Amino acid sequence: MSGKLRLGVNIDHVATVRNARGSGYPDPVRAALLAAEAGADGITAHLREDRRHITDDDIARLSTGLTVPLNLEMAATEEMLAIALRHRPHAVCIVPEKREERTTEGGLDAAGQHNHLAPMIAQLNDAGCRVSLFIEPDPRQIEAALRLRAPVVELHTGRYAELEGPAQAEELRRLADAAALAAKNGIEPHAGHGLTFDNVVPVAAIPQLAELNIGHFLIGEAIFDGLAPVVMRMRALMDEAR
Ligand SMILES: CC(=O)[C@@H](O)[C@H](O)COP(=O)(O)O
Ligand SMILES: NCC(=O)COP(=O)(O)O
Repeated sequence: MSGKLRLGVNIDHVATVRNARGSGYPDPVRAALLAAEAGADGITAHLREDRRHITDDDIARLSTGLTVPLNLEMAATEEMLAIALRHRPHAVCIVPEKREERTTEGGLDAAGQHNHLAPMIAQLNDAGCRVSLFIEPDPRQIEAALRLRAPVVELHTGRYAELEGPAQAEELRRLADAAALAAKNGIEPHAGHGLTFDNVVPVAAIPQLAELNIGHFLIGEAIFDGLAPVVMRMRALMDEAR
């Protein structure tokens, strides 16, 4: 029997709706509290350099107002490092970011950015933030995370979510192999991006995974069924997979 698989709810796209009109609603912090009440084990928020959704004020309020841990997603920049060191969230996940992207398109090249990442990770570790690297399910990237002393990796499931049939099954095997390799090396594996009710169960069944971060689909479904029910249903699907 595998250990409990935590659900991190990403509330970025509550802020997308709010920012569409520059109003104060819907409030991402209110969504975070509702998600936590409904069973979320943590909240993830991505402060992008262009602030297209989550803002600095959202991070300030999330840093003090949550009932569950905050996982701050950020690019590996000095600006974001300073913000993370100021708020010292429970966790920081370093993600790749391109201004022109509509959403995250792949994993961080931890192997190719070692010298840039190492001092940032050391400062975040020293500040007590649990550092995660958002990477492809690639042994080379996991070895890089080990060299960088990152205690967590989050495996990018976007390709798995987009594929179908044998190609999706192959990507699932890559994810399972990567999770096993990370765990074997003392790195806690997480996964996320593009997960839905329809595709989450095979990922949740990977025994070494400790956390799934899921957002866009849940916020979309919440428009129809409400946030608490969709969080509870995702929680139930994850539990059934174990
Ligand atoms: C890293 C990742 O997959 C997501 O957590 C990220 O937040 C996606 O970016 P958007 O939320 O802007 O789509
Ligand atoms: N790191 C993945 C995440 O936080 C949520 O990704 P998505 O479910 O919004 O695609």
